[in-house]
Amino acid sequence: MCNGATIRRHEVNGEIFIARVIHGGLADRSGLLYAGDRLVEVNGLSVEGLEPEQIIQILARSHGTIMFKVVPISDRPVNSQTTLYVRAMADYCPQQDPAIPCAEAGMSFHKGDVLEIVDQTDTLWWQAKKLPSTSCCAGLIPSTSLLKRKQKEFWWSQPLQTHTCIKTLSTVDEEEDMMAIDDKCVETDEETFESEDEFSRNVEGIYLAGFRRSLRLCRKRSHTSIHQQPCYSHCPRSCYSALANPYEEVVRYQRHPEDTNRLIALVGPSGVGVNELRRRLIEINPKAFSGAVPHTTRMPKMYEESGREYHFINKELFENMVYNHRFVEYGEYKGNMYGTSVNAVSEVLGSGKICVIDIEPHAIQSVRTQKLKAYIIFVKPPSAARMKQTRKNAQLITNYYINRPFKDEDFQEMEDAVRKMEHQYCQFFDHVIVNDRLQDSCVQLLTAIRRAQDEPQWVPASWLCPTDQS
Ligand SMILES: Nc1ncnc2c1ncn2[C@@H]1O[C@H](COP(=O)(O)OP(=O)(O)OP(=O)(O)O)[C@@H](O)[C@H]1O
Repeated sequence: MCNGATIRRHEVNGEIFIARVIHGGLADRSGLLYAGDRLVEVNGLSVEGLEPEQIIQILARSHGTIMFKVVPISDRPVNSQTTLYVRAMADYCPQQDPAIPCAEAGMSFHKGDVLEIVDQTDTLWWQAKKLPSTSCCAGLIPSTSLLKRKQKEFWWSQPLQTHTCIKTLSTVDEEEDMMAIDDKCVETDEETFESEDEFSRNVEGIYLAGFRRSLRLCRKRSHTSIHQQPCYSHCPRSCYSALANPYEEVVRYQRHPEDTNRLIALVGPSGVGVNELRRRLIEINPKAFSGAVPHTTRMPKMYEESGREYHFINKELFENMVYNHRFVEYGEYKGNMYGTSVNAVSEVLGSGKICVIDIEPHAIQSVRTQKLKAYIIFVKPPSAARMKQTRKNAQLITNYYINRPFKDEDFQEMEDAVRKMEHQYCQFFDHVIVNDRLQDSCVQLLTAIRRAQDEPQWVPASWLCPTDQS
């Protein structure tokens, strides 16, 4: 009965009851029907002995005014619930759920949608609105415990497969990459990419930290070395955590002008242009934006200063920092460790600047913390045809060549990587930029960053909880 209420049949005596009144629906607004009322007649017809489906057919055939005769429930529940806001960590479609009491009363949602839960009286079926909402009428959604159960059932019904964490351009097979050698490409070795590292150059006395090739190459390799483990053990807070927590409680957060800025974390497939965007942003206003100085275990070069290009530390200290979860992300390249620490990010934020870093998607959860309050911007490529047009002079950094022109396969691989990233992590993206024309993307990035700092945003409720030590 989806015109604002659902009905159920008492298992023992067969009587028909109002199971729930849909928040904001016709029945709710009339103020005459309540969950628990006993239905006696519809349009003068007794419902005794009828199945709920038969009653629904009577209603479907009715036109104009519908008359209900009900025996009101003796103790009407007082609605003392407070509204709860959550972000969905999973998709839900009522039309594909045979267990929903009334599919038409259900509400579909996708990962990342913010839902206003208006009624949690039923332990299995909650009522919610999707925000921003234009409808006054709520829809049925599974409660946390029910959705968890559904997710687990679905998970177990899938053939066992080791989840391959996102493969990006960076993981092109060595052999394949060698075959595709272009004469103009420069083969990388430690010396070439360190000495020709234009990304770490000094802009008006300000060093662009965190752009060095060694660091970026180590991140590419980290896919194949450190991180290629089954998804459920490797990404416990992404896919597997949706099973544990299908709804994340969120609150509206407006940064106070005196609070530290929120960290801006760019995520995107390798080669899409996150470093180009980041570099341009910092060059536009180095007083406002900065990267974080990474740590490394490699020896400093003559011209390098600890704390400027890198924090140079020994392997033991690095391992200790890993052990104590002090890195946002880290990896190994040519026998040396590289990483971006939480402290390096905090230092930039503490100086009053906006820290802009780029991270691999599996590191998203390490920056979604009370301390860093990261605003995640997903950078995705335009269509392959547009990529071909706009990236004519662009160059890729791969594991083996520092400057290789893009090939058609690169665009295809980028699209595949985007699909996987969106599938696994889209619920964490606060904003998405399609990096088509560079100028436009820079403007979009600046606007998004300004909004992240100055306008109210939905953030995890745990960030504002005083007891959370994260
Ligand atoms: N919108 C754009 N139009 C044209 N060229 C672009 C655009 N964005 C980036 N590029 C170019 O594409 C190439 C790759 O960009 P960039 O190095 O920023 O990629 P990335 O996403 O940081 O990946 P990686 O970390 O693997 O290098 C560079 O030559 C860059 O100048």
